[in-house]
Amino acid sequence: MTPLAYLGGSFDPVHQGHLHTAKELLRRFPFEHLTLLPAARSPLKEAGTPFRHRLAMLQLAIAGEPRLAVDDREARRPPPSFTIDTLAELRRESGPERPLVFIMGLDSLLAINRWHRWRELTAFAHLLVVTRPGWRADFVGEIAEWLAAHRADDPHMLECAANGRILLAETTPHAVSSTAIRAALHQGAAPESQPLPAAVAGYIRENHLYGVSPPHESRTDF
Ligand SMILES: Nc1ncnc2c1ncn2[C@@H]1O[C@H](COP(=O)(O)OP(=O)(O)OP(=O)(O)O)[C@@H](O)[C@H]1O
Ligand SMILES: O=C(O)c1ccc[n+]([C@@H]2O[C@H](COP(=O)([O-])O)[C@@H](O)[C@H]2O)c1
Repeated sequence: MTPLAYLGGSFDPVHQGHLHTAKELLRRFPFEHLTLLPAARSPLKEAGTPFRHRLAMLQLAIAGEPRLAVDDREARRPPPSFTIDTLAELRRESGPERPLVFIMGLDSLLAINRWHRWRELTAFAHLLVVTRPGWRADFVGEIAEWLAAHRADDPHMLECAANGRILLAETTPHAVSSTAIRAALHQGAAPESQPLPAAVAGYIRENHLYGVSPPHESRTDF
């Protein structure tokens, strides 16, 4: 059965690292679609930007990408957005047999033992972990043990069962982060100079997000 694939994140803002990685996974894995799942409030990170703006940027980012989708379900539950609750909900909706795949960067896996009910995540979905420049796959302690019990190397394992496997994929590295983009914008960089889809850069400019000031009015009175 074709797996349903989800990439969760704060997306504050969505950037080319997310999008290039998502498209690469669509080429390499047996997914028909890949759904971006914005957190209303990630349990370990305070997104400074209201959900409606982060969602609007995601919708602009996937326009014209028929295999990418956005699911705003986490805004319909009280925060924080625990992934285990989302996966339990998706499992209820998709039935016991459909493979579910939750995608995350290596930085997320290295801190997974801080997540709510983290050991139970594999009871609802597979985890697919992608390369993140600056992070090495050095696991220790309880994460190493948990990974050893669930690790799969063959991508077809994601289709053979509904959940339970953790796959580390060597994906093309993209040294891009929302933090770096926000910092550059606050320091006066143009949104168009950042690794963002053009429509997202335009949205940031129009809505003066991340300290981006409105375009100068053209003066005709002098
Ligand atoms: N450049 C990237 N390459 C691979 N994975 C990424 C990249 N950027 C983000 N991710 C992964 O996508 C998921 C959502 O990321 P998120 O929306 O928090 O973006 P971020 O760039 O990590 O944000 P921030 O810099 O604010 O922490 C996380 O699992 C993260 O590891
Ligand atoms: O469930 C948790 O406890 C949990 C803790 C940290 C992060 N997450 C999820 O991981 C995804 C990436 O989060 P973040 O903070 O890196 O943007 C996003 O979907 C979060 O809801 C989930």
